[in-house]
Amino acid sequence: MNLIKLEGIFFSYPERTIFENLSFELEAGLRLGIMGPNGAGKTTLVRLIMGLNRPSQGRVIIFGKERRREEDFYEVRARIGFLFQDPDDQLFCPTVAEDVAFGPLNLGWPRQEVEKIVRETLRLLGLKGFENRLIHRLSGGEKRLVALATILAMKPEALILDEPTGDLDPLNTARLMNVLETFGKSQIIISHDYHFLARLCNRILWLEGNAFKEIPIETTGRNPADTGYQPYSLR
Ligand SMILES: Nc1ncnc2c1ncn2[C@@H]1O[C@H](COP(=O)(O)OP(=O)(O)OP(=O)(O)O)[C@@H](O)[C@H]1O
Repeated sequence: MNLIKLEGIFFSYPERTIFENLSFELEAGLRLGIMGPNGAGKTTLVRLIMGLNRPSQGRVIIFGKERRREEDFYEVRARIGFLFQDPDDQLFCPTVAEDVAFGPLNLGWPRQEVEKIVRETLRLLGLKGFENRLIHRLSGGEKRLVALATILAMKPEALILDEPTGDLDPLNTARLMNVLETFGKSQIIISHDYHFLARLCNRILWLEGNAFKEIPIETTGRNPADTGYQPYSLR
């Protein structure tokens, strides 16, 4: 079953056409990696899925229903956790605990239960004791982990992560890998880190020039993306 399906998408920013007749699918339960050169449209693609950009033509079908209007995306945003490329777009409360609790409280969950979820989610991400830390004083990597905590705390059915390893040190990258493996549900992960994706994903796609190509997943340590992407060479 397809959790997400984009059919014949056309999308342009005022200065630039990004997609012309692009199609994309995510099967339920799959961890899908997306790579590609800067500016290829990876973030634009996931913003189309979340209803943050709208195509000029084509169909966006999520959880089996076509989504067109703003209201159609409320359900999508409630069920799919979306990690923005820039954590500052995600965090808006003064403290870590307030930010992580915001989503669950907004869903109407009891305060006591939410406090427990906040504690557990922070612990899972190696942020034990961060509850009262001020967001604006956090390092880049800490902010990214807190942004991820705000999403996981809402127990989403699927995850879309836009460059989740940016700013993370090797220990936190490994911890993130563990968390995403344990999460076990459908995920789209945009990253420039081939090895991170190869260890985590069932499939990796390369987006370039308005088209997807499948990248082989190598566990030998070789990075097929090193063979150049002009266009990306496949065996
Ligand atoms: N709001 C916007 N208005 C105009 N142009 C935009 C806007 N957002 C993105 N773009 C342009 O659209 C193109 C695709 O951007 P996008 O962020 O989707 O690429 P990406 O593949 O995610 O890149 P990166 O790997 O650098 O994050 C880029 O050339 C970018 O400059």
